[in-house]
Amino acid sequence: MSQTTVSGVGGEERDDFTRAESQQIRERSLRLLGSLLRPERSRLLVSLVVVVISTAAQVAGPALIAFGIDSGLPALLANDWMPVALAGVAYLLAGIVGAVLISWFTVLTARISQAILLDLRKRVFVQTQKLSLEFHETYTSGRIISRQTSDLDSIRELLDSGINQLVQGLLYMLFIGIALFALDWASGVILVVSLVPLLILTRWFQLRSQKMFRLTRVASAKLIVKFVETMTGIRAVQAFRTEKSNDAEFNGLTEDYRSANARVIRLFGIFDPGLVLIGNVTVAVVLLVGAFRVIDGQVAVGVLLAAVLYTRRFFDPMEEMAMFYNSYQSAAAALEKISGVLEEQPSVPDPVKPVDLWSSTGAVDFDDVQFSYQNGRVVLPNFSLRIPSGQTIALVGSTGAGKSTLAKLISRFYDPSEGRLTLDGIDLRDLHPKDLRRAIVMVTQEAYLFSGTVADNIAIGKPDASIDEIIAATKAVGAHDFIENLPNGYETDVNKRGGRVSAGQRQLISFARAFLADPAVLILDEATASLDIPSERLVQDALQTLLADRTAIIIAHRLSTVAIADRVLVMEHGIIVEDGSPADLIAGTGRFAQLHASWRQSLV
Ligand SMILES: Nc1ncnc2c1ncn2[C@@H]1O[C@H](COP(=O)(O)OP(=O)(O)OP(=O)(O)O)[C@@H](O)[C@H]1O
Repeated sequence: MSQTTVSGVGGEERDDFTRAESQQIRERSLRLLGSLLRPERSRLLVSLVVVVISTAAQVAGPALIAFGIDSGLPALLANDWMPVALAGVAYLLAGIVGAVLISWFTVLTARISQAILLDLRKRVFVQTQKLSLEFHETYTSGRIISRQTSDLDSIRELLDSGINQLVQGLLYMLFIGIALFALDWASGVILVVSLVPLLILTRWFQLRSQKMFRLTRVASAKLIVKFVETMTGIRAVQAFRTEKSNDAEFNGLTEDYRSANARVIRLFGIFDPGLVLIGNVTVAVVLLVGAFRVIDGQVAVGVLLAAVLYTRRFFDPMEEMAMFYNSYQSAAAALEKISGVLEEQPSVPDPVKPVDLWSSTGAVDFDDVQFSYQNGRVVLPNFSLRIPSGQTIALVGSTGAGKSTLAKLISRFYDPSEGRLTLDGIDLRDLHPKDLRRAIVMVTQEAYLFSGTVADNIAIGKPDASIDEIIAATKAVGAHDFIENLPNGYETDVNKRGGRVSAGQRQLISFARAFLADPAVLILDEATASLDIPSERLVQDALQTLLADRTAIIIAHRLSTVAIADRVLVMEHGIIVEDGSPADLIAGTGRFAQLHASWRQSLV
């Protein structure tokens, strides 16, 4: 994700695009639109034919009335009712055909828009789930939620009504123009002249509204982001009593949103009456000029009536078409942003030719690994480490030393900037993702539980596990007893009242999940931090079971956990400064010995 280009989500926060950059974004949106429309080609074609016929049928009305008046009435006076009957039946038929086809058109376009939206919604979900941790660490949840909700809504609005109205409106105006010229060219000329103020007004509206709709979109996006951020961090908000300042900030944002909307409304306050005025003046001119020509015998009365009706109707779709511009603007902006997210490439890509590793021994090697995050600051300058299979490593070191970074590299949430990181001699970048996930599991302090039952949550480690296997896993990590005491035991819904579990219990559930997954390499990142001392004792025993027969890397601030390690690594500034067995390091005079001594003292 680069900030200097507009590729991916890079340009999302900018509004100073060069011509080439705007072009690049537009092309990307159009490519996406093309790929969404392609599967709907045949339905689109049918709906176009349907709307053309239905509009023609609707536009036929006034011409038939003119025929009825000018040819039917004189014939009727001469006792020939045929022409009037013909005009009447044709008018009725045109009305029925128009109505039936328009309803078919509505159903057809609704189906097309639903299919497109479904496709897009799925693509956004699949993509955001696929994108690497690096993307999610910088692209806030507020923004990702906006892509799935308000942006898709803008596109839905455009597809559901905007495009229909535009196509129908344009065809309607075109057919009316043709009919008017065919019936009475002079009225046609008047209509064409009226297009001049109409186009000036519309262009003025477009230019002004473009700016203002953009303001409303920016204001509404800021509102959503602020809301989501506050709610995601509600614990910190309440703990630090930041409600007041949040309220003030939110009020400011809602005020921005209100005033942006008010400006849009004011704009419509000029545009709408302007349209009506131009329409009325044109109708009046057509009527006036036509009346004189009727008196002169140049035009029949029926034709004049039809010309007035046509002119009146010509302006009907204008207001909706102006609204189209609004929906088009926000949908285009939404499509630009969505196409940016869809263009992002995972920074940890799946291998092109994956290497299979059916069963891993769990030997992990760092060969001259260098690593820096996106900001470019080097976290691991030059890191080499050999972890033989089956070894239990305790990783200690001051905060910010790079321990979690190491864990994220082994789990392949990130790839090294330089050097190689291998499992059983295979570069992690070449390993089949399935084999990688089976072989390496990381348990973090967060211990996230998904909605569902306790059993479901544990089974994530092994989706086809039987309940006996699940129970065996919970017994191994000491979680069975508390789960049995939950209202519905293993079937308790963790998100329902009564099913809420404590942080420590959540941790035990995630241990059971990892035990069930049975990986060759297990990483525990601060995983025992939220356990109380008795629980931790329990877990210490469980850990022995959990860690047996596999490689384990434990990141722990609590030195009690270190006792079960075969080897302790002390890390500072991305470098290993001490490496040895716990006993050797404690006996020495180094950093770990000091840490251990002060820890022992704190226990007394
Ligand atoms: N996503 C990130 N983007 C940029 N820098 C990061 C990111 N995550 C961590 N860092 C930086 O990398 C360095 C190492 O962080 P890391 O989380 O690996 O430390 P740690 O040893 O696990 O610390 P702690 O014990 O506090 O968890 C820190 O300087 C931190 O600021």
